[in-house]
Amino acid sequence: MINKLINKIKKTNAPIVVGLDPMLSYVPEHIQRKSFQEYGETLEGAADAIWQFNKEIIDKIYDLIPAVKPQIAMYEQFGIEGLKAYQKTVNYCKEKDLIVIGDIKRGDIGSTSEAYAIGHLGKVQIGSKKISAFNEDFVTVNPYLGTDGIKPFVDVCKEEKKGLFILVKTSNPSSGEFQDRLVDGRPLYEYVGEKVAKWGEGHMGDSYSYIGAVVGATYPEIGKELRKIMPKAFILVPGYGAQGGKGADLVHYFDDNGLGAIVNSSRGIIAAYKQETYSHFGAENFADASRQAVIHMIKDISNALDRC
Ligand SMILES: O=c1ccn([C@@H]2O[C@H](COP(=O)(O)O)[C@@H](O)[C@H]2O)c(=O)[nH]1
Repeated sequence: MINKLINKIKKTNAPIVVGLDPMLSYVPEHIQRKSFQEYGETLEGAADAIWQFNKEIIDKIYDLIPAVKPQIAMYEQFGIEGLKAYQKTVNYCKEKDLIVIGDIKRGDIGSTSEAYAIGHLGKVQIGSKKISAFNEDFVTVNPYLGTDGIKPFVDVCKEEKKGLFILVKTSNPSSGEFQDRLVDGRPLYEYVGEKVAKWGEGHMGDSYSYIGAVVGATYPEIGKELRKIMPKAFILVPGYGAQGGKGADLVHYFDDNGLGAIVNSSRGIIAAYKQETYSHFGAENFADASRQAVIHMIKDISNALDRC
């Protein structure tokens, strides 16, 4: 899957991933109204509204991008109905030949991690059959529990030819509380980066490992260091746009060929119609605003990469 991701990035010339993080407040009135007419102001109604919203955006942007990153929390808030919308979104994106990165941030003791890995990336044994459940291509994983929490994910990825992005340095303001703590004089994120590089050895695609890392766009100096520590780890870079990251900050996350990283924007794309720059599209044409925001993001990142 890492080779497919890289090939799709080359084909689209867009090292970007669109985050499908649909809060109900981003869904235009006309869509909410229709879903509520059919299902009422219920969890089912909300789940239908976010699914219709996602579908319209995907239809407008799938030809421009290699990948999407649905954030499972945005769906889980609507319970089972939300998870059904998550599943529909994953399936629909795969029909459109998009790579799906499930932002699930799981990780637990070994036996529990194994169940997460099977449910999201692998196949669950039911009697004589093996059946895929969520079936994303990559997932995000939290390394806090150490090697035995990660290994089941790596094993399933090897079997299914899928991949991981392991949290190394997150984009949020408090990420330094633990991640930057000095251990024997070096920040903790460096140790995690070294571990990710180690976990990825022996799990290589053609040029990058399918065991990748998450490094936030909001700490570009740290991104530069981590690129050196994990030369073969593909980096998922959240924090662009709504959290302040810009193309110019991100050049050191990439290799000399402009590969090695994929930058995420969620609110900046899916809620673009609410921003002043794109407000002329109006709520009816929200998906056209998203398309325009994708085009701007691709230009911003490729201009930055061309300049270096
Ligand atoms: O360090 C991290 C890890 C994950 N995320 C997730 O990415 C998106 C960002 O959304 P924006 O709207 O583009 O800010 C969201 O799903 C986060 O949970 C992150 O931001 N930082």
